[in-house]
Amino acid sequence: MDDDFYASSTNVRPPSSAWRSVAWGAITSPNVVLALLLGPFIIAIVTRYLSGRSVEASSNGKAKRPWKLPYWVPGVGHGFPFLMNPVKLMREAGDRSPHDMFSLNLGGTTHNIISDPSLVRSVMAQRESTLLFKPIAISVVRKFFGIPPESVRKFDKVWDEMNATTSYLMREPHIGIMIDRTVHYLENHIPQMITFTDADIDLQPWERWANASYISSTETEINLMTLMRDMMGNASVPAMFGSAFIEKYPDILHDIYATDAGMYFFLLGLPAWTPWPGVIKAHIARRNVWQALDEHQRALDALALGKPFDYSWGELDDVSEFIVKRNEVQRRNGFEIRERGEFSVLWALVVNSSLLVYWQLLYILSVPGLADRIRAEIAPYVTVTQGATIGKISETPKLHISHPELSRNCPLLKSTYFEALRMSDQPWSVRQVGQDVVISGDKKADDPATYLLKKGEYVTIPHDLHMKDPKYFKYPEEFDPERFLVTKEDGSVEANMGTIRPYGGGPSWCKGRIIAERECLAQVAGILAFWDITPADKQAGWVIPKQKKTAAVSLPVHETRVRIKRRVFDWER
Ligand code: HEM
Repeated sequence: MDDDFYASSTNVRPPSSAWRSVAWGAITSPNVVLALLLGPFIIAIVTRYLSGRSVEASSNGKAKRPWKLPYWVPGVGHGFPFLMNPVKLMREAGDRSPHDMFSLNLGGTTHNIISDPSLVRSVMAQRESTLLFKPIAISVVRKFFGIPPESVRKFDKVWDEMNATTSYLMREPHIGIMIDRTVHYLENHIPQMITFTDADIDLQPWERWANASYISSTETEINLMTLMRDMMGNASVPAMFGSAFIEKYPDILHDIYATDAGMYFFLLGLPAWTPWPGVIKAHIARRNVWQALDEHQRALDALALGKPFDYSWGELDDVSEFIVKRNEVQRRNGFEIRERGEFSVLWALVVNSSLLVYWQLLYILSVPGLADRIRAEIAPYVTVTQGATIGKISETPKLHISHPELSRNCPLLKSTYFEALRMSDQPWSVRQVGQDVVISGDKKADDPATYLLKKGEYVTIPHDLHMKDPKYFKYPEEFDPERFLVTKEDGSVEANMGTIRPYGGGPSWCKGRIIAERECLAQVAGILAFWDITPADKQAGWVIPKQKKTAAVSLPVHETRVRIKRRVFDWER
């Protein structure tokens, strides 16, 4: 047989079994095996070398480029360690970098991570057109809340007008009306928080969700986190969306929590059928919230247009001006029902304050004697009075809370609020760089920080890195109730937030921060005034759970089981 070594490959095709043996021969050739084995190492080493090369100077020669944390895998960059434990990665990189500033490569995009307070101030002072928030917010609204992709253009068009409605959350008379309503619900619900009954049917909905167990006619065992969350949601949601909304959709709070728990699934675009625990639950919960909000919007549209709507909505006269105004803007701009962005508002209202009250209360209870010190401080502003008595039957005692005074005259309570935020809040502000910009830190420092950020990159400010930094906060992992107390020149004491940024910053700074502070102080003060709470497991005592990261205030990794009794009031002694 002729040697066909020089024959053209187009003319000569070995039979398939021959192809297989040729391919197998090629794969098992020592050179290919070596290349397959060494290739990834060589790529990783070259990537590590290139990604760790020294910084380049900017055009003006002064501003440096942020230090790049080297990585090994091209394309993915720091993606895996970031997903596994972002805080660990960022803390370690921060320790190695000058001015607590460095850049990460996350799936091919550059994220400049900043935690130095003076650099953060410089970032927050930039104009919205330089460091953009809008593309990020619209992407979150689309992916997380599930606004139809084709509605993005409408959102883009009315962005400023919709944003302007958030002034209702900051300005009188609207904010005052909303806070008064929230506190009014708290005054009504707190005395009825526990029913002390063993008949499941008679329990309050929040007791059922919180797995209440009857101990005696004066004592109940219950899950503190779920109880606190629901107490807050049952006050704040009707204050903003009207009482009929939560009455018609009594599970709405838990649908919001379940949607929130699936935030990363939605941001990653995982469909409902993804075989991963929690994905389908999050999708069902999100659909339930949408259905409720769609019905609410339909009723508000009908109300505004003088058309009839389902009687079960009542008069809708206790819906806040904020929600009514947003409904008007969206109707005027031709938003279909399914396109309205109210999920974002409902979510922002519910998820953070409702967890914060749990952490604040837990931390207070865990410090011996602190609850009683706070009770003494709030006594003039939170009062419990005897209900009417007819024969042997007495009404539940009445709770009154003066919320402005809690904020103004109760520095210890307020300091514990700031400290609970410092300990449990992990908010990140993310911006896209719209045009090249130089940011500068403390100009008086020996080595002033001046950095160039380039168009198309991202800026991420993990505010928790600063809030837990031992350079700024002594023993940062310890709850210190007095950490934020400062003595003023006239000798009086006030609680001052200092450099922490629990509500983010810049143009997208949390618009609900005044409401949040007032409602959290009111709930914690009201509960301390009315109830005695002890750990269910007396031997273990108070256990502070580890935290699970969310968008801002963390979730505890486990519940806190407690025993609750009503306090003994003056007229009963
Ligand atoms: C302890 C409670 C709260 C915390 C820790 C908190 C935290 C935050 C954070 C970190 C942001 C993002 C800021 C940024 O991008 O830099 C934010 C935005 C926002 N929050 Fe809050 N929040 C709380 C309570 C509330 C409440 C009760 C409301 C009431 C509706 C609310 C409404 C908003 C709104 C509307 C925004 C978006 C602001 C904008 O994009 O212009 N928040 N919040």
